[in-house]
Amino acid sequence: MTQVKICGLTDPDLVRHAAQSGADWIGFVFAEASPRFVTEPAAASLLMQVGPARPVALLVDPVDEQIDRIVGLGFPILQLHGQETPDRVADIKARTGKEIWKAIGVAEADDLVRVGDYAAADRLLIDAKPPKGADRTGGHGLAFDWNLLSAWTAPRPWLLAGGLNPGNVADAIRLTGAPAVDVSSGVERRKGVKDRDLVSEFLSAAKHS
Ligand SMILES: O=C(O)c1ccccc1NCC(=O)[C@H](O)[C@H](O)COP(=O)(O)O
Repeated sequence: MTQVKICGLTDPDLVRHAAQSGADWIGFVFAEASPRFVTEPAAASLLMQVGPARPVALLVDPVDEQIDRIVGLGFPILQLHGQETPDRVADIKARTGKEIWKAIGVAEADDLVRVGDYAAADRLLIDAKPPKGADRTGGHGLAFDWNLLSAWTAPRPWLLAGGLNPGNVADAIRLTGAPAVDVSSGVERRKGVKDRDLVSEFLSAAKHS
C-alpha cells in the first residue's frame, strides 16, 4: 500500500485526524518563512498527538545547534529541504544517528542525476523545484513533469512530492510508481491551513491506488 506523509500541520486536532485516518508520517515545518512554521515549544505539544504516525522534522540548512534541539524533542526523522550537500547530509546522519531524508528539487532530467550522491540519506523526497525568487524551498503546490520519472530507477526508498492533491494523486502514483507520497498545499483550502476533509480524501485516494 502506498505510504503517505501529510506535511505542514500546525493544529493538534488535525494532527490527530491525519494520524487516525492512516497517515504514515506527519511533517512539521521548522522554516520561519513558511506559512506552516511551528515553533519548537509548539512542536513539542503537537508531537503528543501523532499516535501511530511517525513525526518528521522539516529543516532547511540547519546548524548543528538546531539539529540537536530538534533531536532533543524526540523526532526520529529529519527531512533536509535546503541546499545541504552530500557531505553535510552524511555529517548530520553521523551526528544524530536518526533517519535522514533529503529533498531534491526536480525540473528537468539532469536534476535526478545528483540523487545518487546522497548515499547517507535513508530516503529521498523528489519534489518540484521552487519558483524563481521564492522565499522557501517547498510547499508551493506545484508539480513537475512526472514523465521525468518514468525511466528513473530510485537508488533508495523515496517519496513523490509537489502539487499532489486528492484529485491527481492516483494518476501520479500510477505514472511514476511512487511507493510513497507527500502533500502539503493540496490538502489546504487556505494557505497554511489544513482541511480535515481534504486530508481524508487524499489518504483514501493514495491508499486505494
Ligand atoms: O511546506 C512548506 O511551507 C515548506 C517550507 C520550506 C521548506 C519546505 C517546505 N515544505 C516541504 C514539503 O515537504 C512539502 O510537503 C513539499 O514541498 C510538497 O509541497 P506541496 O507541493 O505544497 O504539496
